[in-house]
Amino acid sequence: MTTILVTGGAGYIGSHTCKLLGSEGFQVVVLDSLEYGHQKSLHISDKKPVFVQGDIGDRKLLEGLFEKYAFDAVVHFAAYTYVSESVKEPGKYYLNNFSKPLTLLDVILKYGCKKFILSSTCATYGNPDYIPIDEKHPQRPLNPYGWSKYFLEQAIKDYHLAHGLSFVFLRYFNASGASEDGLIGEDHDPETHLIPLVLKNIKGEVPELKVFGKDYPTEDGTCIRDYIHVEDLANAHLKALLYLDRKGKSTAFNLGTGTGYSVLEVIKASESVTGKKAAYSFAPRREGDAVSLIADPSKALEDLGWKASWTDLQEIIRSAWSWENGPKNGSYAD
Ligand SMILES: NC(=O)c1ccc[n+]([C@@H]2O[C@H](COP(=O)([O-])OP(=O)(O)OC[C@H]3O[C@@H](n4cnc5c(N)ncnc54)[C@H](O)[C@@H]3O)[C@@H](O)[C@H]2O)c1
Ligand SMILES: O=c1ccn([C@@H]2O[C@H](COP(=O)(O)OP(=O)(O)O[C@H]3O[C@H](CO)[C@@H](O)[C@H](O)[C@H]3O)[C@@H](O)[C@H]2O)c(=O)[nH]1
Repeated sequence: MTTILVTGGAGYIGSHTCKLLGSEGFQVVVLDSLEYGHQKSLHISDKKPVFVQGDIGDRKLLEGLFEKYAFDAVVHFAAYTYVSESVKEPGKYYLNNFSKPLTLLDVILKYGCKKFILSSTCATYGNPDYIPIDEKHPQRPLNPYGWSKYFLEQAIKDYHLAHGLSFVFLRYFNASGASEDGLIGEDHDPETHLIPLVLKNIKGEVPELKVFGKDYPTEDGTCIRDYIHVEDLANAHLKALLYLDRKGKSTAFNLGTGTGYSVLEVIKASESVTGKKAAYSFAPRREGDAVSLIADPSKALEDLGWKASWTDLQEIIRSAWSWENGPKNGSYAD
């Protein structure tokens, strides 16, 4: 049986990926600090992962794990993810998203593991020169979060050249939605992402919804993003593992639907799914935001055989809405 180390596996995208990998017969070991993730999100897998609470920068803990398990690959989700926070506290992001993973990489190499899948991001591109964005587009991040991922990509490329580490960078666009069975979904504290905030506003849990910026050079003046369903992202990790198994070339893939929606379009779609109005007002632009990020996902189709199956924004929002209104897997203690 193939054993995989999944860092940050108790988080939003990580838990959906663990659920899929478990059902595909992988033995999954999750390492998560639980600073943001939830252990209960792992209880729903057909085959429960082994869970270890700890930090990716803890060399002793990592060495203990690599002594115990013969990991075939590492899937690295663990990171801080808030663009605006990274502008205010860059050091926090460089430490957690760049410096600590270097310890992880050292240990991986020490124990002879040669496959690494990185959660990277479209935030490494910055404001695009052209749209949709392909993998050849120059990377010019606009915020420390994007730079922290860009630097880690560069370090991994160097480890590839020096030590033969094989890698796949999965550059996600905006993760969204919840598992189709309603068992897991987006559960961040604090929540800063657009779709869950709009839905919580509609439910009355978030009284003040701000639309950041109304003077962007887009049709309605608000930013455009490519919302990719979290189950599609999970599936891309499975495909990336299989790709590395068949000795695929180390490279990056953009993961999105290829269609962008403005902030106001997301609000309208949410109103239409829920049948209720959102109460929002305009606020100044949020620091570090790119105007428009839309993926060209064709390379992922060609090389991984991956493409988004959730292509309708309303269906994506509907899955998030079901999760928002479901039991939130509350029968398990964290
Ligand atoms: N959500 C998105 O739209 C999006 C888009 C592009 C890329 N990404 C990347 O995908 C990954 C997962 O994002 P997410 O939305 O699931 O975030 P998340 O916060 O839900 O998950 C991250 C997990 O990592 C854990 N973690 C953080 N630092 C850690 C550390 N030092 N040691 C151990 N565990 C640690 C957290 O507790 C959390 O469970 C991140 O690397 C993020 O940068 C996310
Ligand atoms: O209350 C809000 C929240 C967001 N937005 C806007 O909605 C868009 C999407 O914002 P958000 O949901 O916060 O996602 P991003 O800032 O695009 O960042 C997410 O998506 C990136 C890829 O684009 C990932 O790398 C990051 O980890 C992840 O946080 C942006 O234009 C925001 O300005 C608002 O107007 N009001």
